[in-house]
Order: sequence, then structure tokens, then C-alpha cells
Amino acid sequence: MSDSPSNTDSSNNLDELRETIDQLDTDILRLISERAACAQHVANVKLSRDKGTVFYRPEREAQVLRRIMALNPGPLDSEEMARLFREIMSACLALEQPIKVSYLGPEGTFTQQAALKHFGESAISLPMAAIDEVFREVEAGAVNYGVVPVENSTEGVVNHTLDSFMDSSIRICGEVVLRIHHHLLVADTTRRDKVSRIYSHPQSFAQCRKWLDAHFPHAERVPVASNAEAAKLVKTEWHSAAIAGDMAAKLYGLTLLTEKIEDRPDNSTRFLIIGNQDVPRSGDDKTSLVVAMRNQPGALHDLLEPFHRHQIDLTRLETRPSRSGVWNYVFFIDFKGHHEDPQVAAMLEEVRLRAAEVKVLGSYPQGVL
Ligand SMILES: C=C(O[C@@H]1C=C(C(=O)O)C=C[C@H]1O)C(=O)O
Repeated sequence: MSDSPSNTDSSNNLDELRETIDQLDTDILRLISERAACAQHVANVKLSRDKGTVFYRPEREAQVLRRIMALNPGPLDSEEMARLFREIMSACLALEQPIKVSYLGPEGTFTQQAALKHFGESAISLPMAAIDEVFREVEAGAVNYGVVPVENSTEGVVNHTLDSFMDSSIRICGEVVLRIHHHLLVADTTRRDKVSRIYSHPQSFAQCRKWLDAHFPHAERVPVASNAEAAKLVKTEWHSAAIAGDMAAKLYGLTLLTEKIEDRPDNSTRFLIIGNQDVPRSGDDKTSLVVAMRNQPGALHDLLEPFHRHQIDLTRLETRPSRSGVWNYVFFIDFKGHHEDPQVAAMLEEVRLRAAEVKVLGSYPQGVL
């Protein structure tokens, strides 16, 4: 078939456009390489100042991403652009020092997804079997950072994580929020019309309860330790399906029978980045505290009054049973601001006078991505 004049025009045009893209790629390549070399210089400067230095700077990375999002002219949306820059920074940092991150495993969990979202794909991520193991690895210095879930918008707080902070010297260095999409997954061998058993983590069952009641009212729901574990089990049984996320589906080669079955479309989980580092101000920060109050009337009011007076914005308040005599009431409090902000420092001073004990778990940049 011969080209019509207009086809020839458009193919000439296509050739030109592709030439432009090649030229742009050459420029991007040169610029990324220059950026990487610059990051290596930064590493040398840091090393010359302090041999045991930490190369990773959470506050600086947050500033870089926020700046890119503010400058982004489109047509790519700002989150997409920030994700690209996230990966560039991750690769640059890996040149300085590959960052090691432990997370609540096994491989394929949402926590791994959160770890990679925060640190980028160049980070080395190591699965742990339980939340307290993630804490232990960080405390022992076996890894640079850890990632643990702390609250879900549908199911509430992850108590294991809060409890682990009570007996630990670990700091919070960052947060990351992940939209959680659950899918109904099957294997090639699954008889799709005969699904009589569904595996998943109890939290995921809870987040998909209405959908399951409507579509699989008679299937047996079998709770397992993780969504990744559920995905693995499906491979061995022709009458079973699993509820899990994209990473687990990819890892175990499963098919998405129905996508996004979570009851609430805004279902999301917040994860904490834990480490041994005190993070300087980034300009848009949050602080987490654990506070023990004596068991007396008005204790909670006394605790919150200085927050109100200093106009500090609380973002979360949780109560946990105490595990020692002194710690009658234990409150976990998140608020906007950094502990070095003068207003926050003044407020903390007053809270310290009223409480039996105050521990600043960390000030860290608000999640960017
Ligand atoms: C280059 C630096 O070190 C690391 C790499 C960064 C980057 O690639 O932009 C930013 C912060 C650090 O995690 C720096 O501190 O500026």
C-alpha cells in the first residue's frame, strides 16, 4: 500500500519528533550524569568532615522533591515527576552508599512497597518476620533504616508498632503514606467458578468485608500472616484465591480476577521510617511523642492544654495501656512542627512539667509522595 501525501507528511513529522526526543534524551543523560557526579562530591565533602557520616538526609530529600513538585510545568503531574526524581536521587545515593532497609516482610508486602516508594528502587530492602525484628535490626546497626506500618485509614492503629517504641531508643526519621489497593488474585490452575476458600491478612479481610459479603458470601476466609503468604498459598490449591496487592501478584505470577476490591476508595496506610538519626528541619515537619501521665482526674486535659495555647496542630492521639507503674496512661501524639521550632520547644517545656515522662520519638519531614 502506497503512502498518501498526508501519511508521508505525518511520517516525516514522526521522524523529526523522534530526532527531537533522541536529542532531549542525550541532554537528560548528560544532566543526570552531572547530577550523580555532584552527589559524589557531596559524599566526599561529608566524609572529609566526619568519617562515620550518614549520607542519607531525609530533610534534604524532602526539600528536593517539594521543590520539583512546585516547579513542575506539566504535562506530567507533579506526583509522577516527583517519583522520577525519587529514583534519580535513589540511584545517586546508592553511588555514595547503598542504603539498607529492613521492613515487615515477607517479600511482596505493602510495607516493602512503602519502603521502595520512600527510598527508591536502588535501596537494598530486607524482609523481617515481625515488627519487633525490624526495630531490632535498626537498633543493632545491621541496617540503616526500618519501615513499619503504623495506621490504616479503615482499620486504625497498628498496636505492635506503638508498643515497640515504648522500650526502644529508635527515632522516627520519616513517614510515607501508601494508597492500598487490594485485588482478588488467582493462579493459572485456579478453577475461577469454584473458588471456595480465600486467603489474606486479617487487616485486608477487614478492609474488603463488604465486597466479600456481596460477591463471595459462602467462601471460607482463612487469615494468614501476610498478603504475600496468601498469594503463595493460592499457587498450590485449585479452589482458592487470595486478597493481596500488586507486588504480591507480580512476585507470585498471579492474575487479577477483580481489581480494587477495598470497601473504601481512599483506603490508605501510613508507614514510619525508623532509624538512629536526629533529622533537622525540612520546613514542613511533623513530630511524634510518647507521653506518660499520672493517673489523676483531668490528666488528658492538662496534657493537651499547652498544645491548644501554642496553636499546635495535633494530627493523631492514641492511648495505650501502660506496662509499668509510672506509666499509668501512655499517649502517642503526632503534631505538625519540628521540636526545634521555638513555639514547639516552648510547648514541650510545659508538657514536660505536667507529665510523668515525655519521649520525643522524632521530628521528620511530612510525607511528600
Ligand atoms: C547529595 C546529598 O546526599 C544525598 C543525596 C541527595 C540527592 O541526590 O539529592 C539528597 C540528600 C542525601 O540523601 C546531599 O546531602 O545533598
